[in-house]
Amino acid sequence: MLYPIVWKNNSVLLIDQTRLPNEYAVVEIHRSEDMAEAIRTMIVRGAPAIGVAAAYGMYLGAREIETSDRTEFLQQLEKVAQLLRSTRPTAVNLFWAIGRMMQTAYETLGTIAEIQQILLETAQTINAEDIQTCEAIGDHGLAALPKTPEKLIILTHCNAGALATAGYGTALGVVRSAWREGRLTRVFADETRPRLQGAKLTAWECVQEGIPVTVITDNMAAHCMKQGLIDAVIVGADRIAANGDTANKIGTYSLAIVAQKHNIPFFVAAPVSTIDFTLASGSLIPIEERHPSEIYQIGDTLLTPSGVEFYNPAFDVTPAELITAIITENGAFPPGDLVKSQTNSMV
Ligand SMILES: CSC[C@@H](O)[C@@H](O)C(=O)COP(=O)(O)O
Repeated sequence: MLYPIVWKNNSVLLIDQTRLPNEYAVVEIHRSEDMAEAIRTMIVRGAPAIGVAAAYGMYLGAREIETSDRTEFLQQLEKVAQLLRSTRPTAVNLFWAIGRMMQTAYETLGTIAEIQQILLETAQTINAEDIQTCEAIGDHGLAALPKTPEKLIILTHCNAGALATAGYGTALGVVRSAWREGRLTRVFADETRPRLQGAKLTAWECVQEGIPVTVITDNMAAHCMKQGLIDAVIVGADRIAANGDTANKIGTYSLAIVAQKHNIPFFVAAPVSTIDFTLASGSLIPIEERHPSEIYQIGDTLLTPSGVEFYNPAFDVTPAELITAIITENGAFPPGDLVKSQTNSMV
């Protein structure tokens, strides 16, 4: 199994996702500032993965604090939390993991060294739990898939795979489980402009696992659906509002509209930690805007003339009514009934 985030020899090892698929490189992170930069520059990316990375970032920051005074320690740890929170705004798992680490620090009584040790253990727990969560999502997703045809062709967008989590993946976790159980013919991977997570990362993961994969450009999805090539769409999520509206990689919304037009089920696979029950609807989800160079440049090649303006939102919001079900570690739920996802009551 592929593990993109590993705690080893007192540092965090990250697979550098900016270099795949051409180069498999591992980056060693020792300091919280470097973890914040790795999240910002997308060396590590994908909602659950940046949550786990931020949890380790909190520990790295905690061990840098040199004081024996508890109040001073907590104040400095809050600054580490602020730095990590400032890296990416949309994926709520980042804020969830940092919140859990801060709460652990506040609730742990004892010496600073003891708090630091508990923080390391909490980050390791968040890491291990995420893998188990993804495996459960895979199993519940398998149960939620259409029963016919017997073998499915699944379209996915961006990368919601092992690389985007601590291991196994969410949307691609369902694909993995379907492949294991003989319910999958192949995956269609949208290339996912502008950063190409589908073409680079999802395709790479599928090749590693021996899962047949066809890469298409984003504007081919409607045509493929019309031709009857796609049986189901499964995507991940960065933040799901209480009403089921779902923020995910830019391009997801148009995919959902086209899937509905062709009567193709559209699933979102995500851990419960991606659901933000504090937001009533998707219009309240903050959408990250990234640098225009992601649009006008590929490598050293400039794609557009000078004098052009750009708009580069990294995510869009798919309205709940376009989503067939949201698959979590606790089961698959209609998007209008997410409150049940907090317990094990499966629909
Ligand atoms: C399991 S990952 C779910 C989402 O985080 C994923 O679909 C996505 O949109 C990732 O965006 P990215 O900008 O690559 O971090």
